[in-house]
Amino acid sequence: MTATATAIEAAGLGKRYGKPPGPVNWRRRQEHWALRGCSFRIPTGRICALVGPNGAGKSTLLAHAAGLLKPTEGTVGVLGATSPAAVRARIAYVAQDKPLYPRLTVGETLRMGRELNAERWDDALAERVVAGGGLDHGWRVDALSGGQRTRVALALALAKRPELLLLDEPMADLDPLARHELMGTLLAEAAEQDTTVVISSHILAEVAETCDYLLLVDGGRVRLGGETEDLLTAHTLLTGPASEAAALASRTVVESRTTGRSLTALVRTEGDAPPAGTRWRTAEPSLEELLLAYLRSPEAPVLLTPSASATRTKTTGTTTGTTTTGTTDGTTKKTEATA
Ligand SMILES: Nc1ncnc2c1ncn2[C@@H]1O[C@H](COP(=O)(O)OP(=O)(O)OP(=O)(O)O)[C@@H](O)[C@H]1O
Repeated sequence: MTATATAIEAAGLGKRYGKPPGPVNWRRRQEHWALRGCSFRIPTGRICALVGPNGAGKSTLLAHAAGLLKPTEGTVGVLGATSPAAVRARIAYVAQDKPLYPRLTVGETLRMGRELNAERWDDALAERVVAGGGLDHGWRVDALSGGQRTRVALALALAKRPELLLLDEPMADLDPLARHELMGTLLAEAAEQDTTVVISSHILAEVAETCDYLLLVDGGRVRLGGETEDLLTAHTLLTGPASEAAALASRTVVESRTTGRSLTALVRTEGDAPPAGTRWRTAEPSLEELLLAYLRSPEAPVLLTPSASATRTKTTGTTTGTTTTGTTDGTTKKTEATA
């Protein structure tokens, strides 16, 4: 069996900005790590969601994969190249603020895209995306609404026919119909061209509907990564009597919540049966339940499935990391992530 090729691989990726956002305290040395110790892999051909709280480091990570930022430490390789800049022609990146030349018209913007990407450009696709929003070629970019600018930016990115498409919250300012239409176009093109898409989003329902791969970034590091199916089956939702919380003591608990007399816990599926007694129910969590549980529990142990583990830091069959997490009984428990 041939191994799946790698779209993005980061090893110990770290980015330190010179100063933090907000007022600068000149008396203290100020530095701010947006990413630290990020190691992960995204195989080709996936629609990968990049999720995480505000300020988690998602945009910083995407800008590194696009070759627009240089790591402070560690490496990021893209499409087999050790530097994203070397494969820029095969990557398209739509930044969060959708930068376009304001003085150009829509038509001039598309012409520029065609001229810069002559070998790969799909004119019909660009025209279709722009026409879908009723945009006229003669309209100036600085007169477009936020959603209309997004449409032009997506037209440029899709028509470039990239092997890797990096999208930073692309749908945030689109109306529901435009969002539905453009997401459909995006997924159809990705399937036809076998494009790898990495898309940051805060809309968990959209992530669940469209993505087959997931990276959860929080506090500048990747806390969860892998095929969504694998991540879901790696977790179990247990519901039982709060009075029997001690039954979970041996489990790796991501999060537990008590409502009245009932306790619901998201635990790692570790091959063991439900807690003794018939009063415990088990279910597979939804992707939304899984993500919310991790977002609410910053101390939950890291989980990268084998396909998401960086090969450069991996030593086959050995332990790659140890994390400590809280359990329902208030004790701590060590779990080991094996590569
Ligand atoms: N140019 C910069 N200078 C200093 N700090 C920055 C800069 N850009 C980002 N940061 C900081 O780096 C951290 C990560 O920012 P980033 O934009 O990558 O987060 P994000 O996950 O994309 O957030 P959001 O979901 O709000 O878009 C934040 O704390 C942010 O304030």
